[in-house]
Amino acid sequence: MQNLQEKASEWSGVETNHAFAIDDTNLFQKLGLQTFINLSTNFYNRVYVDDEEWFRSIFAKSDKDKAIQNQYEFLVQRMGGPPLYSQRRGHPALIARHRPFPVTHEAAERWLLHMQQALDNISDIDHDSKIMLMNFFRHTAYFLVAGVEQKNQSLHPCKDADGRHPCKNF
Ligand code: HEM
Repeated sequence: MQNLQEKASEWSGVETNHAFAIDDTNLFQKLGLQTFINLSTNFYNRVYVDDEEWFRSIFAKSDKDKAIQNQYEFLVQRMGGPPLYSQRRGHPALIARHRPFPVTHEAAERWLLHMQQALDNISDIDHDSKIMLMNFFRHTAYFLVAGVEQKNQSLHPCKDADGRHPCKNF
C-alpha cells in the first residue's frame, strides 16, 4: 500500500524532495514576517469572495481574520521562523484539523489556484522562493487529500481493511 507521501507525490506531480527543498533554506529569514502576513491576507481575500460557491462555503464557518492568522503563523513556523503557531494552537496536526472539511482533489486544485494567484500578486517574493513555496503547497495539499481520505475510510464502520463494504446492504 502506498504511504501518504507517495500518494501526495503521485497526485501533485511534485517529488517529495522538491516539496521539502524549503528545509534547505530559511525562507522566513529571506522574506520576513510581513511578507507571510501579506501572502495569507491576499490568499484569504480571494477565498472569501470566490465565485465558486462550493469552495467558498468550505470556509463559511471560519472567521477570516483568524484564518489569516492561523495560516501565516503556521507558514512562519514551517519556513524557519519562530514557533508562533504552536505557541498559540499546539501541534499543527494538519490532517486531523482538516478532517471536518471536504478536502477533495477538486478543492486542492481550487486552493492551489488561489495560492498561486496570491503569490503572483506579492512582488517582494523572488521567483525561486515562489517555486519552492508552490512545490511545498502542491505536495501538502495532496498530502491532506490523501490523509483525510484515509482517516475517513479507517473510521468508516461499514468498511473493512480491504476496502470491502460488509454492511453495504443494511
Ligand atoms: C487542499 C485544500 C485545502 C482546503 C480545502 C483547506 C481548508 C481549510 C479550512 C476550511 C480551514 C479552517 C480555516 C481556519 O479557521 O483556519 C483550514 C485551516 C488551515 N489550513 Fe487548510 N485547506 C487546504 C489546504 C491547506 C494547505 C496546503 C495548507 C498548508 C500548506 C493548509 C494549512 C492550514 C492551516 C495551518 C490551517 C489552520 C488550522 C487550525 O489552526 O485550526 N491548508 N484549511
